[in-house]
Amino acid sequence: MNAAATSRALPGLKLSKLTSSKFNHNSSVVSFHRKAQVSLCSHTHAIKCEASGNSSLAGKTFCSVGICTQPLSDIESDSHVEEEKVGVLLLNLGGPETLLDVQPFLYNLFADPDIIRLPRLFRFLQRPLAQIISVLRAQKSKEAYASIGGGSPLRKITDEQANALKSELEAKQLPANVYIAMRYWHPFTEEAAQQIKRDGITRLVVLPLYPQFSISTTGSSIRALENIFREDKVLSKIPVAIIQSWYQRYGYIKSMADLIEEELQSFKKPQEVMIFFSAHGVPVTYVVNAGDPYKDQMEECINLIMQELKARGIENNHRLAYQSRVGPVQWLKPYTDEVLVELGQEGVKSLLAVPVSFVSEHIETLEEIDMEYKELALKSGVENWGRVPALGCKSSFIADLADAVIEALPSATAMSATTSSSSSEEFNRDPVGYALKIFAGSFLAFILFFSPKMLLAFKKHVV
Ligand SMILES: C=CC1=C(C)c2cc3[nH]c(cc4nc(cc5[nH]c(cc1n2)c(C)c5CCC(=O)O)C(CCC(=O)O)=C4C)c(C)c3C=C
Ligand SMILES: [Fe+2]
Repeated sequence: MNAAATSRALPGLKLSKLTSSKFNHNSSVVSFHRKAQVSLCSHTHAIKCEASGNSSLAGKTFCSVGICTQPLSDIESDSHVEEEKVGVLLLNLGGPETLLDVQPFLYNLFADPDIIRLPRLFRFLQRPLAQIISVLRAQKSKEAYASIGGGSPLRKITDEQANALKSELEAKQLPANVYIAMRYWHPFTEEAAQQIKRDGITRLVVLPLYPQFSISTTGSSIRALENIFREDKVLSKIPVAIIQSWYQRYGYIKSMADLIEEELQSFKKPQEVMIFFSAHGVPVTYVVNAGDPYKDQMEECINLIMQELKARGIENNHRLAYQSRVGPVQWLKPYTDEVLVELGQEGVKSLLAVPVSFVSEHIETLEEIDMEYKELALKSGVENWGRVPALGCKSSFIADLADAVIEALPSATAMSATTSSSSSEEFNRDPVGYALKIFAGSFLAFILFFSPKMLLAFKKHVV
């Protein structure tokens, strides 16, 4: 994976483990504030973790989970043994639970500066713009949510994954509370943070439910979390480890390969099926200008899955394309809809769609892939269509997530205040310059955003 790009995307956070381009059992983990050095004790299950100069870690003992931060001989004579309360925070996108939630959910999404990345000059327009775009898009989105039962299944599935992970961690001798922080709908990040505080969690592992890192998903959730933790006296002291991406973990790759292998068997001639990976897209500027490692990680992830299938004697052809583009900008190519038409025209008769950027069923698997893309593929000449289910609570997958949490735990360190320049600080420094910027920004924005082409682009799925 592109470790350099990952650290660029998240300035202020240090990588404590880098990942190689081959299979490995590691995830990409960052810890807040200071890098922790982790080494295995000779004692079974015991991990010695030394944080360079970090008093919040030194001398802590985690007997309940078999994790120690100092030699066992020292622990016995330590009179200040604190009981550790481990928390795991799952990060996810969230989705509207009813059709009435759709427009406010879309508002939250488009109001996120990691989703619509406006130049600094235009930032003050983020919320009014989010209001307009969410109202324009709501009708189209409501129709899609109505077609899958009137709401997103994300909360229910994420709850099930959280329960399964808790049980798996317990089975692996790590009792932990598992929390959910959704970025754009309930339970919001703030709600989860307050619960973590009330429960007196003393060490936290943050696990995004996105295998690959993108500024627009994991990056956005981490930024929101950092803002909340930094401002809070209690939360800012909790040692936290963040798993940034885990697409390269063997447990995940193997679970995906299992699902594909199983689904291929539903075709009459499995060896003739095109394996068609469809990933959620991001605008090209994220990758090219902002250093988002998402595209590199996605390509590497697909290569690892195909290597695993090859090792099992499955040598089918495969393609990767990107779906779900929104708005008037270039998104990562090739586009799923265009590739499906091309494949049909090239004479591909059997196709297995594999959603690869997300681990639950959601609107884009249940509506976009299962309905829109299936219809398009069949119209374009594909005769046999199949789709791999999302990983959900597949036991090998949950077991691997539990291992990722256990491996990340020792590298947790406390968050520190980072410097960020807000618009009120900018106003205080130079009020006249700030007012001029706002005026010029409003004028340009008016011309740019209210053109008919722009408005239409947000109404439709496809530009
Ligand atoms: C890895 C996954 C995702 C990336 C990357 C991503 C980027 C991204 N998304 C939008 C806009 C929308 N996304 C919407 C729904 C949605 N997005 C993801 C995942 C990723 N998004 C999921 C899992 C879901 C579904 C949630 C659910 O309710 O099931 C929507 C709303 C639906 C719609 O109207 O199409 C929008 C809008 C952008 C702009 C973006 C990158 C900049
Ligand atoms: Fe999305």
